[in-house]
Amino acid sequence: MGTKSVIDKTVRDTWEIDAKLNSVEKACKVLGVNYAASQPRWEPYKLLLYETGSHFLPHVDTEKVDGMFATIVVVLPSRYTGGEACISHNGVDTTHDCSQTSLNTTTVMAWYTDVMHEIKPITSGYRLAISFNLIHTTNSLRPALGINAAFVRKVKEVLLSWVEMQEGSEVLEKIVFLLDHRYSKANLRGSALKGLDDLRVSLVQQVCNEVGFSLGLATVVCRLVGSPVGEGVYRGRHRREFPDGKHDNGDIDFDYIEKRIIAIEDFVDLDGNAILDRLPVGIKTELIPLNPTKRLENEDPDEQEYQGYMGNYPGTLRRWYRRTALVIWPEENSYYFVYQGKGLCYACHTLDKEDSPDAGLAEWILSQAAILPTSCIPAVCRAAIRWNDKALWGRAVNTLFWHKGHPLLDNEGLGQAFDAFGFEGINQFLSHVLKASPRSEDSLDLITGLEALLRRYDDPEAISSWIRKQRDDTRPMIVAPGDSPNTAETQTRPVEDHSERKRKGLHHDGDSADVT
Ligand SMILES: O=C(O)CCC(=O)C(=O)O
Ligand SMILES: [Fe+2]
Repeated sequence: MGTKSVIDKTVRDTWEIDAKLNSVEKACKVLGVNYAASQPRWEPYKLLLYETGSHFLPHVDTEKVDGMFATIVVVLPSRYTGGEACISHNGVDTTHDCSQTSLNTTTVMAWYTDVMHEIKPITSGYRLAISFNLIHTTNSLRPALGINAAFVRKVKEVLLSWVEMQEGSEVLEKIVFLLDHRYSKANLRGSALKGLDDLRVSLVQQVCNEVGFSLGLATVVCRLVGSPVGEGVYRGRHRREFPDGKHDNGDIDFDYIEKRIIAIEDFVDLDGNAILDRLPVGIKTELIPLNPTKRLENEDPDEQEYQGYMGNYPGTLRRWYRRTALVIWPEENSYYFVYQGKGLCYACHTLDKEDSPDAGLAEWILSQAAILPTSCIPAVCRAAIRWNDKALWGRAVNTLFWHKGHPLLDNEGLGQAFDAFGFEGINQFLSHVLKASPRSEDSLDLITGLEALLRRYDDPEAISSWIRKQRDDTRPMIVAPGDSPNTAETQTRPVEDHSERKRKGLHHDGDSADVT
């Protein structure tokens, strides 16, 4: 019989922390300390009680004892707001805010002594924390941040040689690196990563930002299909299914595995924004480890399905293993596999976040605009305004301004362009767009809208004469002089113009070339 503690809350009803402080081992892992080599000892240093308004200004921790290399802070369950821990080193800043769950969770943080850290003011309640010194006790090399720096240097070397290889022919599009933990779809984002995964990804991210690589997360799904052996085979004469995690592995196993199928799903960026539902992957080249099923086969599957005995043969056993992976790729490869197809929405989303010009991305979106004009054209126009690039705005509107007879920019979008570039800056593009309209009644609607928008500008004469000219140019040839332009009806275009437009469909790329 084992021992079991019985908790009688009438006798003792308290929070408690085990004096063994298991978190030390975990903290060492996160810090990248070789626990066996360093055999670190910990000693309590201070109990800190912060009340509303309390804070701790940025500082590094002094080495209070010989061999001390890090601090561990245990934030005890206590209700407070504010009190974020801001940690910075080598130009990398991170903030940990544990206030939301502070009442009933214990948070453990650790940093090397030479890392700058700060506790922001508590805005309400109390924050109770104990700090510990972490001390190296053996003759092996003392743990230091330099070890992470060596990792960062190595990663940088690898990525830079990948860039060099890009110039060759057969190069990898991306690398898919299996992480230690499995994260649910809802937790597929950088901020949800734990332990070593978190450390590795944040170190790799530093290098990626520096050398122009992007990072994402995805779920690697390994499916094994084969014949079973085991007691369950003979007992299960009917189909049996084992929902997620609830199977009995001792009961049944593979006699032989016929197929190992790997798919990559739920590809997201580090903020958790969906990129693609399914990511094609070169199984033989892009995965690390190269053969993940070998590693997973000995572990418990996430799902298992067994058909049961089928007549004379034992039926098919299927197992699924799902693991989270870090996806790394050179930014310029984004066009080929991140943004393609359904990823075009994601490309527009990425463009919306670009404050500094990314001409390559804008050009690529324009080149694909016919696939998704309603997202692409407004996104490029918004970027052009942010980047103060009038020519890009002009090219975007002239690429594909009309979609199913509707202009792709609404009054708000047009108003923003007038504000950014002025009437004189963009009227030439709009004249061209109006000429390219598939139907003159749509042009007339747009002119009426523009007239209202332009009322706020200073040069009413120049504007009204431009408006007049646009109306005249749009006026149907057969309408008698003096007729109100707004009553102009469908018979609006010279016949040859219609046929020309039909041939070109809605693409006006050809037209746009001469307007710059
Ligand atoms: O309260 C904290 O989380 C940090 C305490 C600290 O930085 C220190 O004791 O040196
Ligand atoms: Fe400190």
